[in-house]
Amino acid sequence: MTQFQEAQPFQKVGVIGAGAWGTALAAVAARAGREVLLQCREPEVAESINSRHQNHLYLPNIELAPELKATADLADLADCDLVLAVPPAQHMRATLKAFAPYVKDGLPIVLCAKGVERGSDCLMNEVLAATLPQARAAVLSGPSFAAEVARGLPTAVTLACKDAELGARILKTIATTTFRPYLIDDMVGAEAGGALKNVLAIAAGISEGKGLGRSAHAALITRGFAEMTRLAVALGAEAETMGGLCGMGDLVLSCSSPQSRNMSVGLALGGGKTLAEALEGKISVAEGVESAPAVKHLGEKMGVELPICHMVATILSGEASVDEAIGELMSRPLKTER
Ligand SMILES: NC(=O)C1=CN([C@@H]2O[C@H](COP(=O)(O)OP(=O)(O)OC[C@H]3O[C@@H](n4cnc5c(N)ncnc54)[C@H](OP(=O)(O)O)[C@@H]3O)[C@@H](O)[C@H]2O)C=CC1
Ligand SMILES: O=C(CO)COP(=O)(O)O
Repeated sequence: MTQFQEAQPFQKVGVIGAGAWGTALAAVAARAGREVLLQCREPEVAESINSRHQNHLYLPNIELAPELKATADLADLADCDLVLAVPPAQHMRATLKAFAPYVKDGLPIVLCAKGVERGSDCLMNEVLAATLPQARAAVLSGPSFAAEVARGLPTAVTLACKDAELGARILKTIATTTFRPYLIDDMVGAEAGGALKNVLAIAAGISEGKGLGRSAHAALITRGFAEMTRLAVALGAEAETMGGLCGMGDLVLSCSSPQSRNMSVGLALGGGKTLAEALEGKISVAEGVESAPAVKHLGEKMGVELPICHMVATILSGEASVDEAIGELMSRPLKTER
């Protein structure tokens, strides 16, 4: 308890990536009273935030605090004492490399993307360790729709950090009366939960889109949770982490609302659309689409059975139709539940 009471918040917070989530987190930090600089790749987004206090592209119709400042130049974040990295997972490596010239020794970087890197099968903390070994890592994950968070609706998330003192300072920096982070030290668990729930949300959307019913929905969440836990534990996480906000919490949220971009891709696939049709015209990222093949590959490499994630990956790659993949999933050999 005293650990949190005595922790000093960081004052100058940089946020890299002005999609919906980066913008919402910048709004949270500003609401917590911090000086916040949000880096946008597109100058027009920075302009929109600075002059109209809106991110018209990714969070339209949500008023941002005038104190929240944006820049198109990564170099402007050089003197921040805490940085939140919020690009999509597949762009995390390039983004961190581009930021490298401005990173001082020991800079705390909070990884906020939810995904597994394709090609390397790396979680984001592995990407950070490879690109910015001089930084100190933390992971933010959990059930949190950007638009709700930006509007100030009550939200609770997981902040994972190996260094308890640093974790407490990050908590103090971003906590408000509507945004409540809980500290754990299991970064791998927090990351595995966030990455897998996106793939599983696509499965839940497929089930919903095909009208498979509430029983199938509950089975998907429960068996999906078993997959998430199996892979996370194999990667070195604690099983208990998966029962928290970054595991079960985010799985329930993302599998239960078409507000989830991942679930909405699944809904379209289940409704008979192709992947190209499901993604047509969307500027927002659905991380599960990119992470599914990496998760499948990771499971194969680690010898961990992930039948639902496998089903999603084969549907997305076109190796199986939705009906074929569901048929295959349901006709696997019978087994014990645990
Ligand atoms: N939205 C949400 O509710 C939540 C999202 N997250 C996670 O946050 C991460 C970011 O998602 P979100 O903010 O929603 O993204 P959005 O879908 O809102 O926006 C897409 C983002 O990707 C950026 N982008 C596109 N191409 C590149 C590139 N080559 N290099 C770097 N950035 C690029 C875009 O920048 P530009 O416009 O400049 O191209 C934009 O910032 C994801 O991992 C997501 O899972 C986590 C919790 C909640
Ligand atoms: O991560 C999220 C909620 O916690 C956002 O989910 P989607 O990316 O599926 O919209």
